[in-house]
Order: sequence, then C-alpha cells, then structure tokens
Amino acid sequence: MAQSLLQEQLQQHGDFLNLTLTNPDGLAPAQFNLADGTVVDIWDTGVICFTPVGPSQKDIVLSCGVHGNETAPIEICAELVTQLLTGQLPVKHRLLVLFGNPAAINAGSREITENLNRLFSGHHSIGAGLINAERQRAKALEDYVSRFYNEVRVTDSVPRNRYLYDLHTAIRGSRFEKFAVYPFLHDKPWQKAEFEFLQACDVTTVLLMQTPASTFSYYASNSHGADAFTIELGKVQPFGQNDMRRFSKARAALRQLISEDKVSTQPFDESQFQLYQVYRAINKQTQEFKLHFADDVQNFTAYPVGTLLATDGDTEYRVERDGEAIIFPNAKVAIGQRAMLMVVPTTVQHNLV
Ligand SMILES: O=C(O)CCC(=O)N[C@@H](CCC(=O)O)C(=O)O
Ligand SMILES: [Zn+2]
Repeated sequence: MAQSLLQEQLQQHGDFLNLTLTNPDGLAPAQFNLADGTVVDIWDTGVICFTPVGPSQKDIVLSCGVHGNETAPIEICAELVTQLLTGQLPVKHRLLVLFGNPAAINAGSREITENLNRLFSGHHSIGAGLINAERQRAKALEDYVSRFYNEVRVTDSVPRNRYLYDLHTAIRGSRFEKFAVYPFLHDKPWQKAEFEFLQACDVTTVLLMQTPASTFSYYASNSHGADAFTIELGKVQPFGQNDMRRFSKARAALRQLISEDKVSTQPFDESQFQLYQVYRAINKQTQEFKLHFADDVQNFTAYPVGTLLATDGDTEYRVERDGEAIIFPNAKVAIGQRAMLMVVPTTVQHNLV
C-alpha cells in the first residue's frame, strides 16, 4: 500500500491492529506526523512508535499478544493506538506499542511453535539450528526495545525513565482476578511508585520473583533497567467476549500514563496488597506430567500440607508448607519448562524505595 494511503487510513480509522493482522509476517517501515506534530513510526508488523514534539521524561513500552489467544490486552492496546492515531488522545511521552505474536493472534492460539515468552534474554538463540517464527520475533522484539530505549534526542534534557508493561490474561480464573509479576531485581529495591501505578490499574496482587527468567518483562528489567512487569488482567476469552468494563481502571491509568505528566495514584500502603514470592518452581520432566486438581481450580488456591498436586512419572509433588498456593499450572507446556509455580505470602518492607 502506498505510504500516503496507509497514513490516511490509519489517521481516519486508527486500525493498526487490522493492519498488523492482515500482514502477520512483516510490514514495510513507514513514518508520518499527526496533526499535533507527534511522529508516528511503524517499524514492523505489530510495532508502532509515537514520539511527541516536546521533551519526554518517560520511555513507555506497552506490549500485548505475546500469547496470541490473550485477547483482552490486545483489545486494550488496539483501542489506545486508535485513540492516539485519530487524535482523540495526545501523547506526552515516548511510547512503543507491541502486538507480540501476530501469527498466533490470527490463529487464536497461545503460540504457533514455541512459547514466545520463554525466548527472551537471548534464549531465542539457544539450541543450535533451531529457527522458527517465534525465535525470530523474540530477537526482533528485543532489537526494537533496545532501539527505542537507546534513541538519543537532543530535546530531552534529563535522562528518560524506562517502563515496560507486558499485558496478559491467564489460562485459569484467579482468586485475585488481576495480578502482576515483578521480575527478579538482583537485590535492587522494589519501587513504591510502581506498586502505586499497579494499584491505579486495579492490580493489588503482586508476585515478586527471586530468579532470572526468559520472559519479556525480565528482559526489559534486567537488560535495560526498565521498571517492567507482566500484568495478568483476568482470564483468557475469545475476541469479542471480554467484558471491557472489568478493565476500566487499567485502561484509564494507561491513558493517563501516556498522555499526562502524572498518573493519579494513592500513597503505597502494603496492607492494600496481596504480595507473594515463589517458594518453588515445578518444571515438567516427562510427558507423563499430570496435575491432580481440576481445570477450574483458580490461581492462588492453597491446599493443606501433604495434598498431592502433581505427578511426573514416579515423582510426586505435594504441598510442603502452610499457605503454599498454586499459580500458572499447565500440564501442556514443553518438557523442561515451568509447569506450575508454588507461591507463599511475603512482604516488601525490607527492600522498597
Ligand atoms: O495462565 C497461565 O498459565 C499463563 C499466563 C501467562 O501467560 N503468564 C506469563 C507470566 C510471565 C511471567 O512469569 O512474568 C507466562 O507464563 O509467560
Ligand atoms: Zn500470557
């Protein structure tokens, strides 16, 4: 499509998601300006960057569709991009929006060949000779994020803070409908301001990780020093079946984050949060891995000590500690990957700024 026609269509209808899904394998780079001077750069399919005219103190990355069937975050990001492109929402800070895995979104599936969210921090290149679309996309997404954060602008007098919010929905229901995963910070302190932002998004359950991971949020946090999170906004639903009212606070907070200097937040009060840390990760070792509870058991369900949770061949996994709760149980993962996390309540008082 000619660039002028593309620009006209995008500014009229703002349907970047449609453009992405009709070109899942790639899109030629394009650049144009919005009426207020904001520069719009399309870097690839599902990759769109907004640069405001004035100085910017924040570099914000919003991602969705890293798992193709997690539709609510895709609808939330598509709505934001539409509002920006059609001039309904001004952009105050530099913003990169990523629709992670367009082919999987088209297929309505979590992944095509491999779980994209296990391929970051270079994991896309581990395993000689293994090349597939998800590995290529993981590498490309890393490169786009690096390019975005490292861009030099003479108009910016202070260093810009980096953020990445990777939006997901979970396979199961959850005792706490919305929750965030705070990647391992290697002893750096957790950020009060980030808990406050999460609360503004209606997210008051946070899982504090204690080890590196191959996820997108850990990559942004560890490789770029971004305040980064995986945010689970609810349960997976097909397109059109999400009750968007359930995300009104998150949508409003994201709009404010993008278009205003400050997001309206409440001062951090730990008693308003449910904080967890990982007690142990259970990885799938064999094809016989089996969960011993029903598919409708919710994330953060705790069982009495001794309860059989899973078997993997001859290995039995039973509850070891009072309060130990399940999260992300999935028997269908590839061998060697995380099949379930066991989490326990914790506190952040000792390492918070
Ligand atoms: O519900 C599930 O089992 C998975 C939902 C999901 O995609 N979660 C993310 C969490 C990423 C993280 O640990 O930061 C994932 O598994 O990739
Ligand atoms: Zn996901």
